[in-house]
Amino acid sequence: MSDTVSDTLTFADLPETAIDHALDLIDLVFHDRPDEDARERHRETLRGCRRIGAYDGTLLVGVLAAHAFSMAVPGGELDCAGVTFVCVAPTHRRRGALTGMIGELYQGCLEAGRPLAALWTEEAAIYGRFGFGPATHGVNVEIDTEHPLELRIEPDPRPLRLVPPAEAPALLGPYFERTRAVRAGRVARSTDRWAEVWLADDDEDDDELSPPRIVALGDPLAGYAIYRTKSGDDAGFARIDELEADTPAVAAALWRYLASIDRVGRLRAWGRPLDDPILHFAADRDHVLTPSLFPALWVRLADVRAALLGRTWGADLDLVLDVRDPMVPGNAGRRRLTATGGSCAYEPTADAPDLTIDVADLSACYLGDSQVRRMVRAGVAAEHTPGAAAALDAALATALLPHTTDEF
Ligand SMILES: CC(=O)SCCNC(=O)CCNC(=O)[C@H](O)C(C)(C)COP(=O)(O)OP(=O)(O)OC[C@H]1O[C@@H](n2cnc3c(N)ncnc32)[C@H](O)[C@@H]1OP(=O)(O)O
Repeated sequence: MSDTVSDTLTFADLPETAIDHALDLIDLVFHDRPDEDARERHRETLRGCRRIGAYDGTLLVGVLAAHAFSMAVPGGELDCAGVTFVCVAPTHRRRGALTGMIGELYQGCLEAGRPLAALWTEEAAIYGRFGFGPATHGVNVEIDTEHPLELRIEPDPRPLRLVPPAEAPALLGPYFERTRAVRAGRVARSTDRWAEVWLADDDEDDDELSPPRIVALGDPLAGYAIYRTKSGDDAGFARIDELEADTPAVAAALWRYLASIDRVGRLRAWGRPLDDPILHFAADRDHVLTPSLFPALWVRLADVRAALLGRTWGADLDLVLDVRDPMVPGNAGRRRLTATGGSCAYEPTADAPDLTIDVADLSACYLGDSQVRRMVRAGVAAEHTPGAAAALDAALATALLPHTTDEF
């Protein structure tokens, strides 16, 4: 078994023959009773993942799986471990099973040259200690569509058309792929992912929702929305799963269409980017409610140097960073970060640091979402040279905020 030992627990790659065993543990921990179709989907997902098991003797007591994703970072793409299906048997909590599995994961990331790890979690308390920081945010948007949606700009007048889901991956796939160049944090979608996650006939969370509807504008495609509808006793609602547009006018045409669907009284969009133009071009901002804002994708720079070298930089920079990273010692310590002409160097130095920052906070800022200055103002990062945090923020900033709704 493994080299890593915690108390009486050991950690090792989980073989394909143990996937059903892992699924039993996952169902137990998540209080789930999946039907055979769902179980087969989970089996298939786990087959494609790196799988780590925590063992008490020969007993499997913990599972952590990781997709091998390609993630958009500013100006580039990096390999990323998409962490999922994390669970520990109720009999073995708080004995370091998760800590040990994450340690194995990071070791594997370093060995495989995979600079990033990422995950979605509903429990923010869990992952900060492992160096993850919230690197994108989402805002929920709700519009009462009993009243017409007034806009401050003219919607694109070109006709809208409905696209059959079967044709959607070929049409939307290349378009979505292009959005990844300006929206860091998005993972590349395979045809299977389109089919199983975005265009599945049944919605995973709500079986009363309609199949996905796709509305598109422009030829070549200039924007689209994927949505589902549900009728109710009063008014039904439409849920926007994705809306992408080349221009504000195209976005306005799509929002206007969605807000005028008959027999729908409410429009709900989950996890929109904080710089969504609807928040500015709606004539009555009170009509466009934003009931909640939440951390979406959590990112961890598993290899800080490779991650910094793998993105482009918005401004020139020369400062000494002192990174705190108790879990991955190779990331910790002082390096001079020099950015020129969009690329950077990151080399060890004995010079005094300009900034001291935890790897979790650096990870939160890495895609251009959070700001180092805010970390300094919150007292969780230390600025030793005035202006260092602002300089790093300027170099990390991107034209559009990072954004993703690809949960995994
Ligand atoms: C990406 C995803 O899949 S998100 C879904 C995560 N999975 C779940 O929520 C399933 C239910 N929960 C579990 O299976 C387990 O409780 C886990 C996986 C969350 C934690 O596993 P454990 O093996 O107990 O964690 P471990 O012993 O390594 O704890 C590490 C530290 O995290 C802390 N921690 C663990 N779980 C939590 C929690 N839910 N909230 C706050 N802190 C936590 C522990 O207190 C510990 O810190 P300490 O050593 O300072 O006390």
